[in-house]
Amino acid sequence: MGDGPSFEEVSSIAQNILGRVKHRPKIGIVCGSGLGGLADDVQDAEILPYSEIPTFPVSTVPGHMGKLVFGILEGKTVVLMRGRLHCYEGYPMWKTTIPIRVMKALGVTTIFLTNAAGGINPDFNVGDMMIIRDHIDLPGLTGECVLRGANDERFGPRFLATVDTYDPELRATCKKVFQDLGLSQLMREGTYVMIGGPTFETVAESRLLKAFGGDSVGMSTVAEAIVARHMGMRVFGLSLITDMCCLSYDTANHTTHEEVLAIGQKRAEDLKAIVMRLLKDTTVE
Ligand SMILES: O=P(O)(O)O[C@H]1O[C@H](CO)[C@@H](O)[C@H]1O
Ligand SMILES: Nc1nc2[nH]cnc2c(=O)[nH]1
Repeated sequence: MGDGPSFEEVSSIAQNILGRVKHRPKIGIVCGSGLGGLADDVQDAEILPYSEIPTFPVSTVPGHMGKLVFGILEGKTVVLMRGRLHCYEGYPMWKTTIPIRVMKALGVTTIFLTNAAGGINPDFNVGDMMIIRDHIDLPGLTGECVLRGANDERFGPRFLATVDTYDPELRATCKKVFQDLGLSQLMREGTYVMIGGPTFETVAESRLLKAFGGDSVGMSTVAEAIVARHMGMRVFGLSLITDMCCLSYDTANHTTHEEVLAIGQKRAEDLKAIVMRLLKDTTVE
């Protein structure tokens, strides 16, 4: 096989995990930069650091602890990735999504992807939350799609339709959650653009992404969503807007990761409330 991982490797990681935890989650949650606080509310938690799972890739970015957290949230059995993997850490794209393939092998059928993202849409404000309606896979469009390489049909099909990557029913449920919690003023919906990073965008790049139809931008999520859909999982995505992209040379501010983490911390409680209520209102088979 060319670009991996092999079905056997994924199965073997899942078997290792299943032998060590009692929980059998149907829902997986990926915590974005600075958004790991969700894991603090997990009841009856079982925690596995990535470094203690044979062949599992490890997180190296501040704000990503690198732990799988199994347990109960809002009455649902879940597994959280407290820390994700990014290409700019040096991983090939396929390797960043090994945990998603492992989640499926563990029995997960629905996945919530959260991220910290820059706002491209000028109507957005820092602290808004954007339900991901669609994405632009910039690496994929330029030949680095996460599904590049030999395809193993046991994972999914060679050619994958990606319209409706983000489950319409889960999006509708989440919109209602914002309303019910009185947080409608923070709710946005739009298109997330994945860039490779680790550089934040230049002014010219931000203008390009806007012209492409992007509403938010970050360095993750899209490959995870594609791989999850490749295996037939239901996907929901939510971006916390941590800063606004510079569309003018006159107002150029310098985004920092510290700023991203600080907004994550500031908005942690609202984000947690939304995800928890969404969990409560989501039915899984
Ligand atoms: O997408 P998450 O993991 O939330 O992290 C976002 O925040 C980091 C930049 O501050 C980048 O890794 C970007 O992708
Ligand atoms: N501008 C910008 N802000 C972010 N916040 C989190 N990720 C990003 C990104 O890729 N770009």
